Amino acid sequence: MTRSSLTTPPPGAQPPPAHPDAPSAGSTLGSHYSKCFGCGAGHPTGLHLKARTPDGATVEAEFTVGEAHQGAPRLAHGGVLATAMDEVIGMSVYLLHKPYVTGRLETDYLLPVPVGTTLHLRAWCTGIDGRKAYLEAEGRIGAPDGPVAVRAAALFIEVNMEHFAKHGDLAAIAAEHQDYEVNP
Ligand SMILES: CCCCCCCC/C=C\CCCCCCCC(=O)SCCNC(=O)CCNC(=O)[C@H](O)C(C)(C)COP(=O)(O)OP(=O)(O)OC[C@H]1O[C@@H](n2cnc3c(N)ncnc32)[C@H](O)[C@@H]1OP(=O)(O)O
Repeated sequence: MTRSSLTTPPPGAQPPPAHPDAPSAGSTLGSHYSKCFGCGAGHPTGLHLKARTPDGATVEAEFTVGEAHQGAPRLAHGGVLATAMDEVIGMSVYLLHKPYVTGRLETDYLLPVPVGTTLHLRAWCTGIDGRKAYLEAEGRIGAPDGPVAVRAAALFIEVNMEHFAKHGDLAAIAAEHQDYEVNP
């Protein structure tokens, strides 16, 4: 991955220890919002990612490129592929049990991705430094050990739930997730 200093953990930053309430190895992770373009089952043309964690620390998901995801004819749009990276990374910070948002997302495009391709996505955390989480992801063509088509490095920033209440619609998230504490 050609990542910048902004997405490289500073010296001493370590990946987090497993959170005691993180989903156990082998668990599936639910969608955070049914209308989410990345993971919402209710989105008509979204990516419909369904993530799982094989080990409680990393996240895996598959994305099959459809008609709605084209840039050049019969090829995936680069912005859609960046969305897949953003989403699978967003799902991996879910394991930290704190709300985070994307601050910076860097993407390397290594291979064209034709419509009908299933990309095997994986994301993991490389370090935490205060509110900053450093993460990486990759998308491989056709199989978990297939050729790498996309790589990403990201800086996610921890926020509080007021972020979603002030700028968005926290009630809509809470309505779907009774397990979130809206006013802890
Ligand atoms: C039990 C589980 C509980 C979980 C509950 C979860 C519920 C939530 C449900 C669902 C959400 C999930 C959704 C997933 C979807 C995928 C993820 C997305 O696409 S998110 C959307 C796109 N991103 C944004 O809309 C952010 C917009 N930006 C902002 O709101 C602010 O800029 C924010 C919060 C990122 C930072 O603002 P500040 O005022 O809080 O903090 P400052 O001081 O500016 O930054 C903190 C540190 O980070 C660095 N920083 C911030 N942005 C940076 C950047 N772009 N590049 C480099 N450094 C950056 C700063 O330099 C600063 O560093 P120094 O502490 O001084 O060392």
